[in-house]
Amino acid sequence: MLHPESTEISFKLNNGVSVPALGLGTASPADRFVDTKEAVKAAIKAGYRHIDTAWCYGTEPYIGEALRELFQEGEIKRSDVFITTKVWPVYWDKVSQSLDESLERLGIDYVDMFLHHWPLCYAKVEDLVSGISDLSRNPVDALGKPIYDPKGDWLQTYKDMEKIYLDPSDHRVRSIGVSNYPIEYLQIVLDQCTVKPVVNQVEMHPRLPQLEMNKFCHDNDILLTAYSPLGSNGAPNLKIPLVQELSKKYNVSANDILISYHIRKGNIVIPRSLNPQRLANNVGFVCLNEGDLQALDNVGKINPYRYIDEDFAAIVPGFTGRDKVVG
Ligand SMILES: NC(=O)C1=CN([C@@H]2O[C@H](COP(=O)(O)OP(=O)(O)OC[C@H]3O[C@@H](n4cnc5c(N)ncnc54)[C@H](OP(=O)(O)O)[C@@H]3O)[C@@H](O)[C@H]2O)C=CC1
Ligand SMILES: O=C1O[C@H](CO)[C@@H](O)[C@@H]1O
Repeated sequence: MLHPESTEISFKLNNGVSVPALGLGTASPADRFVDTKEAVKAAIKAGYRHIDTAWCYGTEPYIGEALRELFQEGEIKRSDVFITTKVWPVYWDKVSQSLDESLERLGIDYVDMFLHHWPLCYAKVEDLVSGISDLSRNPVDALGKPIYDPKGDWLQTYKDMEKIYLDPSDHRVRSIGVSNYPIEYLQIVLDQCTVKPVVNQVEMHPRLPQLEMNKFCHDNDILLTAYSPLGSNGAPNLKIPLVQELSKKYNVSANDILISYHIRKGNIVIPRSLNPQRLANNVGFVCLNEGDLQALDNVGKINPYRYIDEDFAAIVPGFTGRDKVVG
């Protein structure tokens, strides 16, 4: 049976906006920022129509350059591409400024999706050398412990995003959502806010299948976006024995299995690659059967592993600190 490519599949967000199921991740290593521009151009030429970025990645200016050239070349127009950016916890009380800075760097006047990156509040600590907007991205004290803002209120950030979204004279965002929110925080948002997040962007892959989160979100008409689907740097999930086995069974690449796993469940997925050849080949969709989806879930049901578990995140329920295995 013929199937569409992953780039041809899209979902509807709970506010009616359409989102391409496959997006390009752009949390590039600092020494490869420049390559992000060419990766975005290659991805668009390979059919991607969704780019995921963030204020904190440092890649927005390079994505902006790529978009400008793509628009000038007539390859795409602004409305052809779905762009997500995020507000980082350093800017927990400066949401509008963060959005303006992102738009300026991206060279566009609206984003399709604006996410609250983490439900926590960092202090603002000057860093003129490697900071973003002269602020330390991950402020730490002399002992290396994260410095949170004692006045911080993570829910306020979401409420400020809501204000922007709900203001009829403000056209800077087409939808708002969250990232790294545990179920109990999503419930707080549902109970105390007006606008339901369109997505929760979380780490998700066979080693961290997020089954409870998946059910909660789908029951509440919130889509999940799977980040680090390949296991982040070096793509370790490609080596999972079951993924290898299924790639032989379906005669597709291991990458196609890991990406289709999410799309097949109705979730968005945002793998990163700076390699133009891989970008062009990373778009095969395979309609995994129910038994194989469950077998993939079982990999992490028994022994889950979280790759992105940085020290600062330990304050959020469900996270434990860098490189720890979750129970
Ligand atoms: N909301 C949040 O808190 C977070 C969001 N994210 C988002 O999710 C995106 C994806 O997650 P990320 O952690 O970057 O990692 P991924 O799981 O997407 O893995 C990226 C790695 O896989 C490699 N790779 C890609 N395709 C292949 C392939 N076909 N064969 C072999 N290796 C491959 C890449 O190398 P190469 O470039 O050489 O191809 C890179 O080393 C991020 O870029 C970011 O946009 C990520 C983390 C947290
Ligand atoms: O989006 C993100 O990317 C980094 C890790 O790549 C992480 O700190 C943040 O959530």
